[in-house]
Amino acid sequence: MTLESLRIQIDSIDDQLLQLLNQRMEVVRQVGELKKSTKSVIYRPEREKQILDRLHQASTGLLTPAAIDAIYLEIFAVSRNLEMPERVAYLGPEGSFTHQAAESRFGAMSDYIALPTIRSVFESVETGRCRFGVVPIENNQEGIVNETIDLLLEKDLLIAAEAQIPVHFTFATQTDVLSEITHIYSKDIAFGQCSKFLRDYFDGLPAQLVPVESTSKAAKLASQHPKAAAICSNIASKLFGVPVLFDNIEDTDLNRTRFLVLAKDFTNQKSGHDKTTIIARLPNTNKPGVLAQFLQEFDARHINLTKVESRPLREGATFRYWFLIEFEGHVEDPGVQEILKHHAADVKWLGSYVKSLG
Ligand SMILES: O=C(O)C(=O)C[C@]1(C(=O)O)C=C[C@@H](O)C=C1
Repeated sequence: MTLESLRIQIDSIDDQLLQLLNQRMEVVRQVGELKKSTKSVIYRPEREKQILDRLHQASTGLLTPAAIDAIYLEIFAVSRNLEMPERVAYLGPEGSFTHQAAESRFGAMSDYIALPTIRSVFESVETGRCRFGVVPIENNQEGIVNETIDLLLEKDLLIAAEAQIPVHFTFATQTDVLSEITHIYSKDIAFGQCSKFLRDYFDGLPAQLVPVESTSKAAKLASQHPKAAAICSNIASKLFGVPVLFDNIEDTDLNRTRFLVLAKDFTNQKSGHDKTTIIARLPNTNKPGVLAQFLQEFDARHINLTKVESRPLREGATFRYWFLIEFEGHVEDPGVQEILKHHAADVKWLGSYVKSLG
């Protein structure tokens, strides 16, 4: 076998793939027309998951499930854009971890806009300027993002999907001589999360740690100075064209952030692996047992609670709270229906969506 003859085989397979992809797009175009006439939503995460699960099972070759997911993420993104381009806002700047999370859901081919604050992402979806908004909700080392939780109460948006991504930091620089590096830029919190790497590689070297407002800004600065480096996300180093010298330099590989995809009107069909988020403003939470009794209703129906977060109601000089509650299951499940009906006046449903496995 020569390289030339192998490449001839690859070219012929690519021709077939392209033909099949074009055939798929023709069917997708028809789905788009059908959806337009019935005013149905384009993005169906539960259908995408069903397709991926089926392909994981069906695959007998060298492709791993992660490889299949990566390829199909872009196929879905192109398909959705063909049906109807839908703009996705995310908490910027470009190259942020939220950008990475947005791409993990919508692929590289979607129409994105980076916005400066979590509130501006909520507002862009609320006003219809963007169809979806991606914001962080919690990090497993740093805890909850209060601003996101409070805006879920304040605004009338729903959760269409969630994404969980591991927070990996890369060390990006144009030089590969560590002793030549004069400045290392990053967010202060990232220095803390990569302290072991910095100790092991830079103890006794002249490099100065310079905190800046975002890891994307750090990558930008490293792209402008040949003797500077950045601790940033992989996507930021790519975006600013700074070579990655070391990958995964964080102290713990257990660092993960969870993001929400927000939409104005959205319902997912049941996938069998769903999670539901609600807001509960229970009356008399200062009376003993009110919250416990409410949570007991979930236990009685074997519904597994995954999060109970309390936030101040900010009503007068009192200490009263509302709760963000998450549990396994879908709003159409009979047990969930019973609880929602029973507490119709106190509970707001925010969404049932496919549970992210990270
Ligand atoms: O099945 C649909 O509802 C489609 O719109 C098609 C398709 C696909 O490419 O398979 C595209 C977008 C949806 O998010 C899910 C699936």
